[in-house]
Amino acid sequence: HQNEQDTPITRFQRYLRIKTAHPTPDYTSAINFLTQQAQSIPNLQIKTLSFSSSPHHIKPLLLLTLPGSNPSLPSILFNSHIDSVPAEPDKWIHDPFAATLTPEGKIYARGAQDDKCIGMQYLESLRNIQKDPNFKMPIRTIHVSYVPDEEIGGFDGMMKFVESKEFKDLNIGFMLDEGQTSINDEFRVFYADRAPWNLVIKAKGNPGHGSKLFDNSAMENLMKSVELMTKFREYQFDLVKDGLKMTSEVISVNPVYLKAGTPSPTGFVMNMQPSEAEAGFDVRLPPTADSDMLKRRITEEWAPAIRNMTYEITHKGPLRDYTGRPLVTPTNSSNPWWSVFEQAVIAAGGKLAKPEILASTTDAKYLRQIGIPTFGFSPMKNTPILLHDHNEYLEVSVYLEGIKIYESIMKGLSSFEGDTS
Ligand SMILES: CSCC[C@H](NC=O)C(=O)O
Ligand SMILES: [Zn+2]
Ligand SMILES: [Zn+2]
Repeated sequence: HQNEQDTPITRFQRYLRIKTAHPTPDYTSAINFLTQQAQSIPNLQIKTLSFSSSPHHIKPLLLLTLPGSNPSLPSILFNSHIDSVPAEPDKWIHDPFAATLTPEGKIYARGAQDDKCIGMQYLESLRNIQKDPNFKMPIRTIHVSYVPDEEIGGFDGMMKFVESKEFKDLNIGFMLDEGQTSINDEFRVFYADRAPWNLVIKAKGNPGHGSKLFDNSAMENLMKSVELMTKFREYQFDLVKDGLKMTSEVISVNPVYLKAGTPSPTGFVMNMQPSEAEAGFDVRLPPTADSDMLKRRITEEWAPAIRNMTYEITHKGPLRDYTGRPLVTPTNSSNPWWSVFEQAVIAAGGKLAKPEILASTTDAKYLRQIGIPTFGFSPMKNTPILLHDHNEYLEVSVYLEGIKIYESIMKGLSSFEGDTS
């Protein structure tokens, strides 16, 4: 393939074509590709780590390092995840794994926005800044990480990485992780995530003939809860609709499954009222939410024992750091990295929107938990928000501008010599 073009765009397309979507992400091919790319860039140290809890699943993590001239200063980490959520090819206008470039200059692919764009932009930026005739070795060391499993919680990825000796030895002072697109001219930046709770509520009740009217059936008990939770959801949603709060500033409660009934070969037995019923909810809490109050609401209203109900929170994302403070990275003068970051974006001709909380969650939480300031940032503006959606795409011009933004950020952060303690 001598005469096949090798450009930032074709390199991005090649990364997008590697099938790293769950449930069977091909991490090996992705790591091989990224390693090969890193080898073509001067001065990069390359290391592969692994923190998988299962010997049957290879979950490598790639770490690249551009050493700084003053290794005693805390270093900077640029993180992205290798994995993507699944895609339903029949529902896309282009194959989600073909990375088709359209005549309008859009690249369609699963991962185009979330977040293979930033993974490749980091590499292009590391390549470009060193080509600059005025290039000086950075003062602070720059690390770039490619982690597995973010989309499924990061338990075998970033969560274990931050607990490792390898991580502690990096002496990281500041991290940039993924953010989201903006639909206007300003780049969005995220200083916190909402914490996810997976809530399962279960009802028991009297069974009986389908024709009978009686009190305290499992379905009646469960549906009473669904009604109350729907009311709470509406109340929170109204705060958003009325413009009083952003989506990410309220508690969201969304039903994700319902399970009840007596199965039969043709579906369900229609004339039996079941003795058990259950429902699952995706609940998200802003970092300053009163989690005790939500717990009380669950025990008293949503799953009260007097209505024969029980509940389980099967997953609870962290709300506090190791000192008990909410998981937020300051965006004021108490955090010197904030203005260095902001100035670097401005120097590249970019504008930042007012910092926000991310409605979902990323691996950023694991660094915030151990006290490392972290922002979520993906330099994509004037772009519809298509992460996890059909027809995810990114415009070439937006992608290329993002590389310039990272060049400025890498230069700005790595040459910052101020006190960050
Ligand atoms: C419970 S960890 C799941 C992480 C996932 N992150 C991106 O979408 C999310 O649902 O926010
Ligand atoms: Zn992501
Ligand atoms: Zn995602």
